[in-house]
Order: sequence, then structure tokens, then C-alpha cells
Amino acid sequence: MDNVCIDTLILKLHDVNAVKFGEYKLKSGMMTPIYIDLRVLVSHPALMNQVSSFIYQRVHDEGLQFDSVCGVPYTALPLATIICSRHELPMLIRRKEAKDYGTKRLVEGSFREGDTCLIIEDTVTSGSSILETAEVLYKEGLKVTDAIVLMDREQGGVEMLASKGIRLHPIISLFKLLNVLMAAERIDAKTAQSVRKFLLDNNTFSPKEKNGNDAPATKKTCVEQNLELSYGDRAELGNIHPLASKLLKIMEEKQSNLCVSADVTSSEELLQLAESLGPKICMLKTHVDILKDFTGAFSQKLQALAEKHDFLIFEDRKFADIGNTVKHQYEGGMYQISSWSHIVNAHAVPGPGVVKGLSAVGKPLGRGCLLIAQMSSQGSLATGEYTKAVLQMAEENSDFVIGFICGSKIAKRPEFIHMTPGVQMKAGGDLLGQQYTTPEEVIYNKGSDVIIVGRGVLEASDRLEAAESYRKSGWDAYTKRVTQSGQ
Ligand SMILES: O=c1ccn([C@@H]2O[C@H](COP(=O)(O)O)[C@@H](O)[C@H]2O)c(=O)[nH]1
Repeated sequence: MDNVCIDTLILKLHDVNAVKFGEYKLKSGMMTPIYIDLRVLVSHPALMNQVSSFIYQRVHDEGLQFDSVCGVPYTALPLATIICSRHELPMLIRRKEAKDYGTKRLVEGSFREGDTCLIIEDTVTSGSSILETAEVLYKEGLKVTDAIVLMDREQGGVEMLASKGIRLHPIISLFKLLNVLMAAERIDAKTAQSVRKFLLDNNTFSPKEKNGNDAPATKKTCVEQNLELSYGDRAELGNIHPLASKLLKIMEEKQSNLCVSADVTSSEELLQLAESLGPKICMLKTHVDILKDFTGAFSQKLQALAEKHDFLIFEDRKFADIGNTVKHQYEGGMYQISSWSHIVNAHAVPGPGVVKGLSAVGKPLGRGCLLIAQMSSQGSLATGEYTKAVLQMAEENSDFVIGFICGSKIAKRPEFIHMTPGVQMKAGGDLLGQQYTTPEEVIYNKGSDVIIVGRGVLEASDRLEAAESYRKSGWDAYTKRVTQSGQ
């Protein structure tokens, strides 16, 4: 039974509507955003046969020893029948209610006291249906040590049954199913993530030995479970800075975690870049002091393009002076940065005064700041204890600091956004110490949120095509990361 076959089976189950997304009620009364309805299998005999083969294969692979097989009524009954008939195994039928005539038996079929019965089930949530069937079998003097289930919702069934001495062998887990459906573009990352979150938040098993009573086990937060929230989920967090929320929403909607660094020297070229690349990016980064022809009119046009294409402007000014000076640099002079740039950044070297000074100007305008925690250049001194101190400074000023310039994720709080420069399709560097990493490495392995790409786009023969391939690489790496978290 290889993975490819399981993946194909999952897609076929989805094809026949055995996997439903929406609002459904489980046997326990709990509402669920995903419902597995294997009753439909009876209308698809070929698929029914395949499912039966998968179940039998698992029985065989596990080397299970038993005297008879019993399917949990009703959905697993035909599955058990096919398996027993095909492999000439004795079968038992558990009645849901005893007849009031004849033998009045709850278990039909021939067996001897002390025989072992293997249970077959279609879907497990808490494991209670398997346990009910096992208890009926126990009353008849039968033993139950193992059960096979096609679909495990991963909500505590395995653990609950183990606590009662029954080993449950699942064939497909819901986490696996979500991954396969997402990879096949049957569902989007947001749906997969919200179902995953539901499953983790609704585990039905709370072992007494763990918390000493019958109370449900304390739920772990997503951060404690190392569960990756989607950009969209993070945008909705209660404590998030409105500008960080706006950026995350743009990223989710445009499926872009690409910031293009518009390091050009003419205003006209910069505006052309903003116009043509606008639909591909979540943010445009500027170095306004390298423009040879900056005017107030230019900044107004840039703002209009940011509105039109829904991206944020980030002036990479790297403020690094005492609070009083940066206040003037941010608000005044010829650039009046605070009037047009949504985001600026600052070095932490001067101490918290630099953030306080910028915040005094930017906060009333709804602006946000990134602290430079690490740099992409060779020999950077922003490492180790310095990076930790930057993180601390951000935590203490989270009403204005929305995240970091960094090489990898440094903060656990999902409210902070991590942005990484020094990105190209091939790792390497330039002659002046810049060091490049790939989008996959930055987003998937290093856990950052935004790739900042300058020359990778600017020096391409087709800038639009290059921006699209960086957008796609960054987004694919992000969806892979979110999909695989919590597994
Ligand atoms: O650590 C840092 C901080 C900022 N940058 C800036 O990002 C771009 C990178 O441009 P490339 O052409 O992609 O090298 C540039 O504006 C830098 O000033 C950085 O590279 N590293």
C-alpha cells in the first residue's frame, strides 16, 4: 500500500462526495467543518472494492491474528462482508437491537468463548462506536484486541481505544487527506488550515492519568502546538497592529508574499515599476534618497498606485539616531517620509529612543515600523544577543513595531511579520557582501513571511515575468509550510 495509491483513493473519495466541507453535526452533537460520509460507497461498487482491499491489506501488513471479523453497523457492514467473503474469513454481525423472538441474540454467527474478533470501522472520531461494538462482543465472551479504520479524524479515537486495550490501525488520517486535497487544488490553504485547527482544538480524549479527573485536558494554543496560522488567520488576531493586519490580508488576497525592492534612481522608472508589478506584490520597498529627481508629486503618484494595486509602501530608511533626530528625519526634510510611506524601519543600536521618536510621528498616522534584527550582508554584527535585544525592544513597543527585517523567523508571536532581504532564485552573493538565499529557503525552511527581492527582478530581461516567478515561489513555499505544520 504505497502513498500514491492512498492519494488516489483520497481523490476518488472526494469525487463521490464522501468528503464534505461545510457545517455538519457529529454523533456527539459537535459541529464540524469536515464530514466523512462513507455511506455513499454502496453506490460505487468499484470504490467499495478498493476500500475493502486497502482494509484487508492493512490487516495483512499488521500480521493480525483473529478468529472472526465484525463490522461496526451500519456503514462498515458491507466492507466487512466483502473482505470476509473474498478471503473466506468467518464473520460476525452485531445487532444494534435484540429481536424479541427467536434466539434474541445481539451477535449473529458462530463463535466460541475466548475467540478473538477483529473490528472493522469506516470512520473514527472519539472511538465510542468501536467501543460500543467491542462491549457487546465482550458480553458474549469474545476478545477484541485490534480494530481497523479507513478514516481517522485524529480527534482522540486512537488514544481512547488504547486506554481500553484496543489497538486502532487507521489507514487515512484527516491531516493526510487535507494535504492531498490541497495539493490537488480541491481545497485552498485557508480551508485546510481552519479544519486542521478545528481538529486540534477538538480532541475528544482527556486521559484521567494526565489531569487526574474527568475534566477535558487543557487546550494548547496554536503557538504551543507549533501550529502555523495562515496569513489570513493572523490578520484576524485580537492583538494585531492594524497595519500588520492590512498587510497580511493583502498577502492572503493577492497570494503574494513578495516585496519588490525598487532600487532605481529615476522617479519615472520607479512609478513604472509600481504600475507594472503592482498586481504581483504585497509591498513595494523604496530607497527614496537614491532618487535623483524626488518631488512631492512623485510621492502622491506612488500612493495612488499603491491604492490602485493594493500594496503597501515601505521606505527602507534604516533610521539609526536618537529619538529627537529621527522624529525630524521621518516627518520633515525634503522627503516627508511619514506622509507617504506606510512602513519604515530602524536599527535598534540607539536604544528604545529611536522607536519612541518614530512612534511619536508615525503612530497617530497609523504607520508601522520594522526593527532590523539581522542583516543579509556578510559579516553583519546584528546576530546573537543583539538580535535577542531587538526582539525584546519590539515586544515592548508592539503598538508601533509590526515586525522585523531578519534572515529567519525570530519571534513566536504570530502578530509580528518577518521580512527577509537578500533573496534570489539561486543562492550566492554580489561583490560588495550581499548574500542571497532562495525563496523556498527563506519562507519554508527559515519561517520568514515576506521575501524582499531587488536585483533578482530589476536585472531580469522581463521584470514582470521575474516578479511572477518570485511571487509563485514565495507563495508555494508558504502553502507548503502551512500545510505541513502541526503534522
Ligand atoms: O539586511 C538587509 C537589509 C536591507 N537590504 C535591502 O534590500 C534590498 C536588496 O536588494 P537586492 O538587489 O535583492 O540585493 C536592498 O535595497 C538593500 O538595501 C538588504 O539587502 N539586506
